[in-house]
Amino acid sequence: MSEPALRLGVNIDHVATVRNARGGAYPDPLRAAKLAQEAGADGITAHLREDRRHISDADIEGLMATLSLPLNFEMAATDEMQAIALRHRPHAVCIVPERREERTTEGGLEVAREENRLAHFIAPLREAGCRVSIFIAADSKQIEAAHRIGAQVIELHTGAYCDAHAEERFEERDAELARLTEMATFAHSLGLEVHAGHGLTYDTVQPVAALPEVRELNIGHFLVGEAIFRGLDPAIREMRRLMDDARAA
Ligand SMILES: CC(=O)[C@@H](O)[C@H](O)COP(=O)(O)O
Ligand SMILES: NCC(=O)COP(=O)(O)O
Repeated sequence: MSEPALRLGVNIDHVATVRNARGGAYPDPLRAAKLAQEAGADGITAHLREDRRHISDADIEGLMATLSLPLNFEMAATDEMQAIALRHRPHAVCIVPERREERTTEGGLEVAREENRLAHFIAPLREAGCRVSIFIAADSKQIEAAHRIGAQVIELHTGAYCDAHAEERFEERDAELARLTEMATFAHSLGLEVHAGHGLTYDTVQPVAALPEVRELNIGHFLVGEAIFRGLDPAIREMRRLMDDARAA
């Protein structure tokens, strides 16, 4: 079967957030991952935060043992996380910035200022066969740096675009979209595979899905929220439909 032009990676972090609110085992992120696969996801994304506020080490082990979809393992650039990634060797490792006190991943990784360290950090991950992705803002300096350190993929942070839409700052939203558009083209011209994600919803997904250079969208928080109202399977299928329609238009 040929690969879809635009892949959907379903992020299951916030299934774990709900589970962790009470401890115990319910709802199970692995069950969500299996359901996502049946609903048309092309991959699963999970972020093992240093503070383990949602996904746990056991979740990653379970995903690696049972999942037949590729796992996009999001992690900070720390020795602990590198060791975990090298033990599991997921399909992709996405390096993200982390600040302990943040509510969510608020910005992209500062690659340009940490080029040397990050080049050494990702080398063993690449050697282990993981595709290395860097989660960054739509900024040419960061994209060039990601390219120089040897990343194969960049994921553009769509949070600013989504926040501007949600807060009805439409001029700013359009400017953010223009930036994402220009930087997706730029990254592609360097030979990087382009992904995008963070904060995407049914209202914001289509303009990003329509960008021809974007090969994968990673979407989680909105889908888990929407699942409360319509169920996870229909919530994912609707996202898939919107993405496919935007791509076909
Ligand atoms: C890097 C990223 O964007 C994801 O990990 C996602 O936002 C879900 O996790 P958080 O809500 O913990 O940031
Ligand atoms: N890397 C972004 C991601 O995996 C999903 O982000 P969100 O949809 O949970 O905000």
